[in-house]
Amino acid sequence: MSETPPLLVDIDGTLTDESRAIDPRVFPVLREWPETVVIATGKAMPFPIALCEFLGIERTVVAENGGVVFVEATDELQLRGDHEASLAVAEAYRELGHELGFGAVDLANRWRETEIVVSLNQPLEPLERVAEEFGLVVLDTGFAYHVTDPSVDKGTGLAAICAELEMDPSSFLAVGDSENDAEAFDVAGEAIAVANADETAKARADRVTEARYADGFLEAVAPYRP
Ligand SMILES: O=C(O)COP(=O)(O)O
Ligand SMILES: [Mg+2]
Repeated sequence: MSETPPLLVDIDGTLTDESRAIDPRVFPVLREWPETVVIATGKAMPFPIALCEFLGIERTVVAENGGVVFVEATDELQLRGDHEASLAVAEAYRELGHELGFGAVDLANRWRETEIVVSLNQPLEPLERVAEEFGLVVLDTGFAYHVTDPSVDKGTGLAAICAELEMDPSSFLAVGDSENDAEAFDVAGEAIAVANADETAKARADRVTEARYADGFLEAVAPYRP
């Protein structure tokens, strides 16, 4: 067994199956990991916080692609990104006759503080055009289009957490599936893309697993488990 590194792990497409359902086989792995676990996701903060809470692990979280960082150990919450600009993009996109695509209640955006997301079944080209007008970019995570601030990402989120915890980002193992994991892959010491990852994530990873989704995560962490 290799020495266990601190772990940064993505949620959708990495801890889940393709339906976004978390695979319960990952729960004991995360609970028993002997080093720091950072849950780093494009989802809004309540989702990774709840995952840590229900798992009974420390809430050390990057949410909204780095727009939100929470470190329970130091009771530190950091918000970055340009929420006003992303809300203006949403308004301009609606004025073009499009919808965000998550219905009236919109649980995908309801708790966001730094970016917005649009459903993959909505047109991408007008969204990218409007986002550019406001100095933002659109990330396709395979689960949603994220209209986000290009100066903020999971890599800056990991760096912020490491500054709080006096850790070195290059000590981390990072596991993910999408272009929104790429910057975390760049700063982590070892980056592993699961087999279902997009081409950007695969190109920025040190290696790609044989297995897909949560099976790929379990394969990635197997060398570090007793
Ligand atoms: O919510 C998304 O679109 C992607 O989330 P993830 O970063 O956990 O894969
Ligand atoms: Mg993902």
